[in-house]
Amino acid sequence: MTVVNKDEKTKGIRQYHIGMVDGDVAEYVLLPGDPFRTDIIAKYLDDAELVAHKREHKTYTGFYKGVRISVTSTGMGCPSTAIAAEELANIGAKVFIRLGSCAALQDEIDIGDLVVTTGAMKNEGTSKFYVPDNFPAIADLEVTSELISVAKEYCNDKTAKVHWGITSTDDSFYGESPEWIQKLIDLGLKNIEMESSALFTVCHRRGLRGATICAAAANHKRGENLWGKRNLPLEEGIELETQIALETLYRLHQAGLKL
Ligand SMILES: O=P(O)(O)O[C@H]1O[C@H](CO)[C@@H](O)[C@H]1O
Ligand SMILES: O=c1cc[nH]c(=O)[nH]1
Repeated sequence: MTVVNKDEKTKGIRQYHIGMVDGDVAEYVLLPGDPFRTDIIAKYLDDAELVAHKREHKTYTGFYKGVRISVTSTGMGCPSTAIAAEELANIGAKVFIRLGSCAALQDEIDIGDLVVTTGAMKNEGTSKFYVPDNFPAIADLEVTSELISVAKEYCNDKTAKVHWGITSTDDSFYGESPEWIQKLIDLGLKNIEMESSALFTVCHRRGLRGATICAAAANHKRGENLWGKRNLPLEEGIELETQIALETLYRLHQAGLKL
């Protein structure tokens, strides 16, 4: 028996997990983790249509300043993120920006600040199925540079600041020991989240572009979090990163980004 070529297997069919077909999504896709966040993001799109909602993957497609853009939730963690990126790519998506929340690891990052990931430490198991352990997980340079530049502009008159650097993509939210967190802090990492390294790895293997911007929900270095309470700075950070990501895609599109 021969191993099935997944590209051929998935061509022209409704994608198994995201529930969509060719034409349902744009070439540019925003990727929040939380399906409920797609509703917030869709409010920034013109003529946003709910295209599908299967499992944790909820998708709207609409327009920002005339550019067709989709938003699909990945769910939490690398396995479902890799599945979403693969299936979205199968039906024509080419550029992804993850819009996440994260825990900050350095003193200068306040709750509600934004962190753009330049590369991710692969503290997860999904990317092992794609690349060797010592293979880097790097964000797309052009999309990331534009993301930082738009974020600086948009944060100029806001309390929120923008930071950039290396992110730890961890496979556990509750399993991180204080020693583990301290090690990441000492290595100079900016933040922890749970999806970026798998996204960048899938993008690298498939010749796509992937980038990440996250709002800080907590600061582990300072021992600050708002768990159990309404996190208003985080909510504002999510709205701000949405506007930044949309403007980034618009500017890259206008500049003729190669897809
Ligand atoms: O807010 P999202 O995008 O889900 O991102 C972060 O939040 C979840 C953990 O609370 C993980 O998915 C982590 O990466
Ligand atoms: O967002 C995240 C992900 C992992 N660990 C955290 O503390 N926060």
